[in-house]
Amino acid sequence: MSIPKALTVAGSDSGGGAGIQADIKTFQELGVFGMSAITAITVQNTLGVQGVYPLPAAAAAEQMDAVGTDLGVDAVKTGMLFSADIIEAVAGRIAAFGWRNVVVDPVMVAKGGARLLQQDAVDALKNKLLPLAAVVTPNIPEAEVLAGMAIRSMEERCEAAYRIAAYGPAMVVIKGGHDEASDKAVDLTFDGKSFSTLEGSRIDTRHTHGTGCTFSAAIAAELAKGSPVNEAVRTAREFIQAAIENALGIGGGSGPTNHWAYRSQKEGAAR
Ligand SMILES: Nc1ncnc2c1ncn2[C@@H]1O[C@H](COP(=O)(O)OP(=O)(O)O)[C@@H](O)[C@H]1O
Ligand SMILES: Cc1ncc(COP(=O)(O)OP(=O)(O)O)c(N)n1
Repeated sequence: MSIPKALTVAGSDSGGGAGIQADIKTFQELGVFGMSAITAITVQNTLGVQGVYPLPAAAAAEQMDAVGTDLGVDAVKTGMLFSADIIEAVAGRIAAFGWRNVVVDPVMVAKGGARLLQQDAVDALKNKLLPLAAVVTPNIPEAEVLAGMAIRSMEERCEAAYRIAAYGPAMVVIKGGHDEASDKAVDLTFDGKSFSTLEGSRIDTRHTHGTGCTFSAAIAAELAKGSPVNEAVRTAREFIQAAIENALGIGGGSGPTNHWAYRSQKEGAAR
């Protein structure tokens, strides 16, 4: 039996709700062996980010080499990359290994406002990493930066997706978590030809820490198992909906989602 394996290239969240920790939990819940290349250590909990310690770009590249040359990688996701140097090193390793199932979560700013990507790294993200992506998953503020425009409507979201697709990713998913005026959480997908939406009811909760990390990790896990991109995104949407609906309510601030809720629901339905 072949074991599906996924690699996350991202930052560590000491609070366990986002970053590397959320990604590995998500991989495990979806039956995928998780591996990591850590780009930065963040000092973080549900109250916010209290410190950011980036690692040298070579550390990220060497971790990718270590797992790529030995264990093998069926899918890779990137999260917090912090600097242009790290982005260039990571893009270089993805290209050298020829990895195709690449999910780019263009993490820029944490919900509390802390910068997780330096401002001068956006060009490297657009020009070095997006051309290698099978899927890119910006939230609305990130899509505004990548597309260079404001997004106030679904029409503008479509225009932004079209502009982001021009950098080369096979699919653009602009997530709708930040569109708080809507009673639904609607994610827009664009595959270069057609637009589509994935909807879930909007859960009224402050416990949404790490939703973007978890969603993109679930896409990578499904790609690692061999799912087509459309199906991988659909499963990831169900995974994050269950995780938010059953959030754990821990910590004094914006708490983590529940990474085992999707599996519990599936097991319950099978009984
Ligand atoms: N309150 C919510 N209720 C239901 N789904 C949500 C909610 N907030 C976010 N989501 C979903 O979680 C995923 C991550 O979205 P978003 O919060 O926009 O990303 P990010 O964490 O990168 O800011 C998307 O699929 C989005 O639709
Ligand atoms: C280490 C690390 N990486 C990414 C994030 C951002 O996670 P996200 O899923 O966008 O959720 P919020 O932090 O915005 O709630 C992070 N916080 N830390």
